[in-house]
Parts: sequence; structure tokens; C-alpha cells
Amino acid sequence: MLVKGLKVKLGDKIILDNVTINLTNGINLIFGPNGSGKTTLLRTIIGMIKPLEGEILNEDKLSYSPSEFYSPSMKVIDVLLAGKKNGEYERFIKLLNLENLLQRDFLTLSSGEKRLIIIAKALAEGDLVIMDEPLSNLDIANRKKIIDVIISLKTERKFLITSHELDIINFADNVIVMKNGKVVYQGNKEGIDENLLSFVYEVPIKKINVNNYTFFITY
Ligand SMILES: Nc1ncnc2c1ncn2[C@@H]1O[C@H](COP(=O)(O)OP(=O)(O)OP(=O)(O)O)[C@@H](O)[C@H]1O
Repeated sequence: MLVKGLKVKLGDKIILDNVTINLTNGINLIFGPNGSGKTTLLRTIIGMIKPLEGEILNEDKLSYSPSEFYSPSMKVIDVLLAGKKNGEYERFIKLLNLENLLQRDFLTLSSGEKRLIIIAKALAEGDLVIMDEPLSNLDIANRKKIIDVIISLKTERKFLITSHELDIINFADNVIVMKNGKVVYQGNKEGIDENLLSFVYEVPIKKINVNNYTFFITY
């Protein structure tokens, strides 16, 4: 997918300003401060928001798991089947050990359980899986499980993911950094350093290495 020169205005404010991104195979990660335009970019890519300018060239079947979502009172299995996208949801329900939730009312699930179900649905439905904050509401074990599943699928799916969890940079093939509605960095993870992050978040950020993984900390 190629996103070229997107300009989005909501109310009287420019929210996306000349945003150009080129998705690679594997894991494309978008991060940036609260309000920098990440969700607006994903919503524009899936067609929920019409840009004032720019174009989106896409040949993949898209699926989307939003950061916030409506919780209907309906069986989990019917949530998975809704939209009739013929997803192979059984595979992902099994992979994430969610079989025991299928007959439950979606509305009564915990926030983490709901998150896992909508992730399973997105994994089942798209070739380009777009996930807004997939790790939010998840405990440390489920975060690892989702990251491991994404890594294991990255040769058969493309991912476009937003996250405030910078640890996930370690697994990204392409990193897009946003600030104030603009893309301020796009490229490989090796280009993400303390200077860039301190500029983007406007707090001093330090880099530490543990077991060959890179972590960014503020303390
Ligand atoms: N419908 C709207 N009308 C006016 N402003 C909006 C509207 N929707 C979003 N915004 C503004 O656009 C900016 C970008 O919002 P967006 O949700 O895309 O940011 P984000 O990077 O996903 O933030 P977060 O990390 O907090 O989820 C914010 O300042 C937000 O207040």
C-alpha cells in the first residue's frame, strides 16, 4: 500500500498534513504522542474519513481492529461472523486459546477478552491487518502472545499497527513516527534513537539494551 500526500481536516483543524507512507511486507509500526494523528491516519486508510487531498493505492484486503469499539450484546461467535467476510476465525480463536468465549455475550467479556476477540477477527479477515493499539487492555502475558502471533504471521499477512508500547519497535520491519499530524520519520528500526524520541515526545528518553533487545525509558 502507498499513501500519498494525505491532508485531513476535522472541524477547523488540519489533523494530517501531507502524510506519505509506503508500507513494506511484515510489520509496519506507527507511533507518536497522543493526538499526533495515528488513529485519524488509520481511519482515513480504511475509508472512514475522506481526505481533502492525497491518494491511497491499495491492492490488499483490509481488516481493522479499532482502539475503541462498540460492545454489542450478542454472542461472541456472531461478532466474529458479522460482516460475512468469510474469515478463518477458528484458526485464530484456537491460536489465542479463546474457544471457551465463543458462546458468551460479547458485552459481558472483560476489556482484555474483548480486545483478544477483535484481534482474532481482524487476523482472520484481512491480508493487510490494521490494528489500532492492539496491546491496550492486555496483561503482560497476552501482550507477548499477541506480539508472538503477529511475528509468526508476518510472512502471510502485512501489518499496520499503532502502539504506545515502544518495545514493539524490536519486531518492526518499517517504523513510521508521527508528530503534530506529520510523518517525522519513516524507515528501519535502527534509525530510532534517543534524540529522535526525545524530540518527538518532548521529554528526555534513554535507550537501554537487554538480551539484544532495545528498550526506551524515561527514568
Ligand atoms: N472529529 C474531530 N474533530 C476535531 N478534532 C478531531 C476529531 N477527531 C480527532 N480530532 C483531533 O485530531 C488529533 C489527532 O487525533 P488522533 O485520534 O488521530 O490521534 P492519535 O495519535 O491516535 O492519539 P492517541 O495516541 O491519543 O490515541 C487530536 O488532536 C484530536 O483531538
